[in-house]
Amino acid sequence: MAPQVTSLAQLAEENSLHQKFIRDEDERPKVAYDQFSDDIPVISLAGIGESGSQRAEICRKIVAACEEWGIFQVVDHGVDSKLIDDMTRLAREFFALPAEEKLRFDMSGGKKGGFIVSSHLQGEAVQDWREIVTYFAYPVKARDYSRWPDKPAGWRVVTEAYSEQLMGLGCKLLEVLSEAMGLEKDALSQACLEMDQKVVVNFYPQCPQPNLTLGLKRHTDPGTITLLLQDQVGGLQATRDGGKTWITVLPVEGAFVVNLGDHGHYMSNGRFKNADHQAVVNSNSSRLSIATFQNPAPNAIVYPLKLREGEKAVMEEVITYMEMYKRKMSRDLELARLKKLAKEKRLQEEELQEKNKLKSCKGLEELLA
Ligand SMILES: O=C(O)CCC(=O)C(=O)O
Ligand SMILES: [Fe+2]
Repeated sequence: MAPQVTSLAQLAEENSLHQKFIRDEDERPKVAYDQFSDDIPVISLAGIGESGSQRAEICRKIVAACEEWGIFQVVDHGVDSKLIDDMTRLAREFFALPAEEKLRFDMSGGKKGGFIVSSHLQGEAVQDWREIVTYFAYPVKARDYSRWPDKPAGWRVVTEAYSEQLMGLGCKLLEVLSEAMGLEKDALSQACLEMDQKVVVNFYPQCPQPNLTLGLKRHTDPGTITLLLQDQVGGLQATRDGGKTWITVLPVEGAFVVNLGDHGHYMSNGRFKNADHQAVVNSNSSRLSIATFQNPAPNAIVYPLKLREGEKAVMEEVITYMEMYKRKMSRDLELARLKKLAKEKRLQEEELQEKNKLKSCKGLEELLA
């Protein structure tokens, strides 16, 4: 296998895109990073803590968005704006460190947490145009501080505070979704057992040929919900028709984009969509996004919490979250393998056709000579 790229800084300076990042035509961006759509609702959470008509109205909007897209944005969410600024500033400072400094926390080889280019998943044929730094914040007892960067100064204090506030927001949103399913407020968080939280900070450098690649390829998040903070550049895209058409989510200052993941989708028996999304890049500026994944514990049961009148379960059997995740990963890898094979076959056929064409031209020349 070709060696892992360890930094994008140099490749970003080149005039053309390194081969490793070039995607097949069907995967390339169809809509520009800054061609914004306002299809994804922006919902104010002011008043969500009180019972009454205001809370009911917020819940109604959230449910409608989950049924339609599996994505919505929230403002007035209660997360401290100074903390958001600090987190964003430190994250940018981290990626601006020299490669050798970031690589002190190199995650390749399956380490849990740290820095890597593209993705921690092995076996991908094409690489994503991004660098990431990731840490596992919950459960607290499982934290491994040896995998948390010690630079820039303040990283640990700020990331801990950020994680705590986002855990609070995540749980508040799970209460709304539980109620919408006709269950007790704490139904979803109880089904998650001890909630896991993983934070992935994505840095997408400027890209020489952004139309040939993706910052992050099309996927659904595996967990319950994801809270995504993005800067004002734009690049998050969503599709509702299996990737035929895309919209670019409008960046809203201080807002979190909330994505429902596979676990949330299954628990609602498919009523809430698992957001199908990707990130595109551009040649004008770099982009930063911070994804906070709220996931169930590995041994949590994945099965619809309630079936509505006349509904059949979308799952054939009861499985654990760990099993669900493993199946998803092996499906994704198998798809990547088949894609690679199909590409190789196509190239061989094209080569053969080219040779045959040359042969018949020669034959014709001889005939005419
Ligand atoms: O950067 C983005 O907008 C998307 C990030 C994302 O989908 C992820 O980290 O799972
Ligand atoms: Fe995602």
